[in-house]
Amino acid sequence: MTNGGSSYSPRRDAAILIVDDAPANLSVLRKMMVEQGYQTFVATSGERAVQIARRVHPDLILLDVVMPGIDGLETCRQLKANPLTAGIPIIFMSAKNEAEDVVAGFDTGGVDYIGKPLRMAEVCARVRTQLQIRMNSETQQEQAERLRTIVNSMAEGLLIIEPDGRIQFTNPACDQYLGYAPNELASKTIFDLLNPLVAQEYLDYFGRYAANPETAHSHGTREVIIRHKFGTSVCMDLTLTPMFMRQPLFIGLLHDITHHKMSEDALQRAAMVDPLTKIANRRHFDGFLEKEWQRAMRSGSPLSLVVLDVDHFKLYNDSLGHAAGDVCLQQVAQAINAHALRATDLAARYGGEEFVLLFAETDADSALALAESIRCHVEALQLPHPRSITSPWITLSVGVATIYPHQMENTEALFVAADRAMYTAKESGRNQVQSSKSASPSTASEALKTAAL
Ligand SMILES: Nc1nc2c(ncn2[C@@H]2O[C@H](COP(=O)(O)OP(=O)(O)OP(=O)(O)O)[C@@H](O)[C@H]2O)c(=O)[nH]1
Repeated sequence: MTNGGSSYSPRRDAAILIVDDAPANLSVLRKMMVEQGYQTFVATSGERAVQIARRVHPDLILLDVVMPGIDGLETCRQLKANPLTAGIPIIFMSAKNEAEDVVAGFDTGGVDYIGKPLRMAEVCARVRTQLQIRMNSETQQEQAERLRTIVNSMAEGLLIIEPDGRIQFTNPACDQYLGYAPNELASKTIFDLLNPLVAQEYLDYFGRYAANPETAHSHGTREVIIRHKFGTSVCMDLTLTPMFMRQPLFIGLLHDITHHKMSEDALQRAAMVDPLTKIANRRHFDGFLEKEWQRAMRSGSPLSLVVLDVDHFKLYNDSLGHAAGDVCLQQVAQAINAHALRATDLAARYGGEEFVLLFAETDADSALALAESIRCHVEALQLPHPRSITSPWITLSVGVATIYPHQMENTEALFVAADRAMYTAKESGRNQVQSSKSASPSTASEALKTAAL
């Protein structure tokens, strides 16, 4: 007998347990099953069937209903009560063909019920079908188990989101990243995790996809700040992909980039800071000046630049050594930096022993006063300078320039003016402030007087 042209070919090792108290039935059925390519086991009683099933775990049981001792229904109950045998499909065979007999068979846990006298082709077809169903369900279970293992052990956080923003599922990595207990996130929405604007953007995308699933495309990956359960922020890459099940759903994959971000930020910060003095470096200052320049051009407010140069610093190095020179530069830098108080002020080391300070929204008079207070501050540090002919202490020569930026100029003009003023301060005896506006005042107090006129 063939399998009737079905695409299903039996697994080589598919094992059938045939249970019937009539030896003649058993031998016909066994012969038929062997011809079909199945391995067979036989039992002539329910008790024996339960024992064999526990030992050999058959893929299917053909079970007679009416038998002495425990009948087929009771045998079935005992098999279903044991986890080892509960999953084995059972096909009843019986001459008791009334509707209530058949229903009792299904209610007890049977998957099929064949009336006697048996038509062998029908038995073969039903066995084949049940084996196919069992194999499909095993495959599905295996696939589901494999997926579950992957989802539970993956390092990426995984969320399943509904089109209204509700979170349907999260994996352990996601719970852990965001500080939640298992299943706790399932009652929340993306608004509990994301900035409202970003969450709304996602919701709009969900809405567009739900209205028109066939045009949907992956939302791609973007960097988002996610709120941790305890209020802190976590920086993550979020990849969102639509998936159409019974309803549209969205798979979110979270990749923690906090550490990567921290080192990126640290690198960015390092690139902006002078390594010796720890204040802004020239590159940062130039960028800052450019931005403030543009802002001043729009607002029409003045921009003041102060250039400060340590006096006789070569002699300082020559007398006390380069290492002492470094320490001196650090102390001078800290003193200068202490005067950059507003968000629109910035002090920087511009090179060697030269420093600069930008005061945005600051007019010439105020800038001159600020420059003078810095000069005084550094002088008051009383850092001994044994070979200076200007003072026993470290001093600064300071140039100040103020400009109202407009389209025709660039930052260069401001620098040239402040530098010139600083050289005037050097030439006029050092340890003083000169303004580009002041004609030739030789001391800071004179310059201040000029500025006040
Ligand atoms: N210790 C130390 N010295 C530096 C550093 N950068 C520049 N210098 C020194 O600063 C000195 C600057 O000297 P000059 O430009 O001749 O000017 P000066 O001696 O300060 O004299 P005036 O500016 O005319 O008052 C040079 O000897 C440089 O070697 C640094 O990072 N550390």
